[in-house]
Amino acid sequence: MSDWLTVAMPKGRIFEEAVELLRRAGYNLPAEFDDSRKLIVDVPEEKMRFILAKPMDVPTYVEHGVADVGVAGKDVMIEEERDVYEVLDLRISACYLAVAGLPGYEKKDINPKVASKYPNLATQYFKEQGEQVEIIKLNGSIELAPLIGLADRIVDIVSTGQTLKENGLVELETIVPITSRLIVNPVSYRMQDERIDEMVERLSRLIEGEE
Ligand SMILES: Nc1ncnc2c1ncn2[C@@H]1O[C@H](COP(=O)(O)OP(=O)(O)OP(=O)(O)O)[C@@H](O)[C@H]1O
Ligand SMILES: O=P(O)(O)OC[C@H]1O[C@H](OP(=O)(O)OP(=O)(O)O)[C@H](O)[C@@H]1O
Repeated sequence: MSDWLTVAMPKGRIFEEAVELLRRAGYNLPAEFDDSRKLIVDVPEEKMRFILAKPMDVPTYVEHGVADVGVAGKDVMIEEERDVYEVLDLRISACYLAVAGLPGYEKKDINPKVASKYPNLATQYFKEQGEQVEIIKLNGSIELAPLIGLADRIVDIVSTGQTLKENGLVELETIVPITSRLIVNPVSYRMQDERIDEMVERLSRLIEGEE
């Protein structure tokens, strides 16, 4: 399979948009893709193997070279530094990272706590702001933390703003816009440069055509 390309795809929110983008770029992906529970899907006519991973794990597969390329949110890329090339902004799954809290929140000097799924990113952000905070790592339902007194602020993804609104929280600061990226294993980029360049070209032509 040395001339096959292995692509790590994030299951969940990004998946559908990424599959649609690849199809529009001319990749013939079978219907099996859309509702199967398979974690490995081979597409012989494209000489491509797709592995379906948790979004946070995609860079791990690519860094270790078991996938040549992958699709990962910029949030995931910022949170954990990886030895992979980030070659293209796919401009899908757009959202942003923000600091949120209860309305009327005022900065505390004593022991401020921030809950987040992104402890490294949050630590870095508050360091840059010159504020010392304790970061509490959570794995989901981040908006619970200020409601129940675990933390006074959160760092989390905002898309429609619905989750903040329905939980009576407000955005306090915007941190960074997020979209999904195409990432590449450095060794694969040398060994399979033609195939990967072709993929980047097809995708960028499509994306730029939509500007
Ligand atoms: N509203 C949103 N909430 C969270 N992630 C979003 C949103 N919109 C786009 N994204 C992108 O989707 C990725 C997360 O996808 P998803 O929510 O399916 O996975 P996950 O939350 O990591 O998985 P799980 O919920 O199974 O732990 C993020 O890395 C981000 O780049
Ligand atoms: O602005 P919105 O459109 O409401 O989207 C943002 C919400 O979506 C994500 O949570 P997710 O649904 O992934 O659940 P989680 O709490 O398990 O991470 C994110 O962590 C926010 O809670």
